[in-house]
Amino acid sequence: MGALDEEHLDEELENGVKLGCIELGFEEEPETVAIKDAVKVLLHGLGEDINREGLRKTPLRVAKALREGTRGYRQTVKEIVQGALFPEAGLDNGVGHAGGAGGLVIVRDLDLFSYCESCLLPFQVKCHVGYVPSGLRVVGLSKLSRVADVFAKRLQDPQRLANEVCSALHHGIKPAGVAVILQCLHIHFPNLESAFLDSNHQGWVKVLVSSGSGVFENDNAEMWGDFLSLLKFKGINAETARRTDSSNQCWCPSQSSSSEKTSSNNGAANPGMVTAVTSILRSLGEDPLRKELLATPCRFVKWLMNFQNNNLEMKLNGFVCGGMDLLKPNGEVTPSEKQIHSELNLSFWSQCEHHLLPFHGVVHVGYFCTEGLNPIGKSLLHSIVHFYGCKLQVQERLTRQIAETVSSLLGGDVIVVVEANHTCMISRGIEKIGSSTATIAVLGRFSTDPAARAMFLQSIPNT
Ligand SMILES: Nc1nc2c(ncn2[C@@H]2O[C@H](COP(=O)(O)OP(=O)(O)OP(=O)(O)O)[C@@H](O)[C@H]2O)c(=O)[nH]1
Ligand SMILES: [Zn+2]
Repeated sequence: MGALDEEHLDEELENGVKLGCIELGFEEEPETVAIKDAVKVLLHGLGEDINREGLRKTPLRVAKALREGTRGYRQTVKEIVQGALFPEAGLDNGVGHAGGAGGLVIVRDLDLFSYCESCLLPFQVKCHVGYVPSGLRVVGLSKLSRVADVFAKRLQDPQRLANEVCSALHHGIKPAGVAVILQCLHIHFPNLESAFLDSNHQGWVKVLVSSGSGVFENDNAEMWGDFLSLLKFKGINAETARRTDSSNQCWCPSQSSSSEKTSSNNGAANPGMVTAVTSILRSLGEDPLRKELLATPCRFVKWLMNFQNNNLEMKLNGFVCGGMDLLKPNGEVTPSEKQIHSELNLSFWSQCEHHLLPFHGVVHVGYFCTEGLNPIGKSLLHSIVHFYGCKLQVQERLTRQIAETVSSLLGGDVIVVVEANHTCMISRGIEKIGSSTATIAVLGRFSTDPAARAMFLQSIPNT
């Protein structure tokens, strides 16, 4: 951690990054310092102690994540494409298109991440790029991905991203045409202010966009048919890819009328925090006055405040007191009469305290209770899960806190499994797309009875 390591520097140089000042360590660069200061303001605004162990390195981690995630502002396409164009013959004779003279080339399934300019959360991109060579030359395949990444590593909107990749490749390669299709996936938080989460909430917003130049300029161009057919071989149906030319159609859930209306903290966001986010945008190389970014700091702060460190215990105490009444047994029972009761797939949403990025997933809870006894209600369990999710967290602590709270209600024998996807593991750093994390807490009888544990774990459905 800390200063960029050698391998990282090499990688950035290879990508054509113009490192402003190589002599300065990453930590000392003014942009890093400014972002770290801004993150401290945000943590204070959340009511956190910035010196607590879990948060001490957070400002630097966030600065590193954001600067790496927007390194595209410091990269140029020319350096990537130039030198990677090589001669390739077309047909020797006869009629047709092939090789460096008209033979369509496509690269499918490039996994990229970008930052949503509207809310500053990362979004996932599956990118498919094609081009029709001309002038008897082709480009190195990896460069299609590298160029796409230059524009993904900026604050973006899907359609602009597609257009910028398309236009940059067109100018860099000078082919007969370029086609770009992006399948984008944006995390969609439910209304976190409500005590009860909507179990039918869709956790993602998807959008499919396209952009074309030259022989792909026209949406109905024949060449699109070939491109889409080559995607179909891989099971990708992109027929409905559309160009959203009107910039007022925003896909980001933070801008959907319902999220902006239902937010009870619709009042003014903390001005100091908003200024801090504005300074982050500037440090990343963006113009905070760009019209698409004007409301972004405010939106980000309002979203972040869902995880503020206050009132949670108080609210929870109210619930726990209410919940206890449900549990009063109707008669005396012996432990042997108790059976395992489970509540599976309780959804949760939380925020990683290391990188200030979301992690979300499901919680499974098991406990012993007596048949006939009114078990703890599913909605109470879900509220407990929800309350502990709405904090800056790590998954292990979330798991333990849920287990301890349920145990305090039910007298000890509790098992909790949390399954989660961490944005910090997939959108940045190690970029392990598709990876997920499971944690477990076992209390009381579940810690000494492997059969009980196994019975509960086997009851968790495959996802
Ligand atoms: N145990 C645990 N680790 C987490 C959780 N969320 C994030 N992390 C990890 O926190 C660690 C922070 O490590 P650092 O080396 O200080 O930060 P970093 O350089 O951003 O780490 P990388 O993610 O490896 O790039 C990383 O390994 C993250 O994967 C969590 O819920 N539980
Ligand atoms: Zn967004």
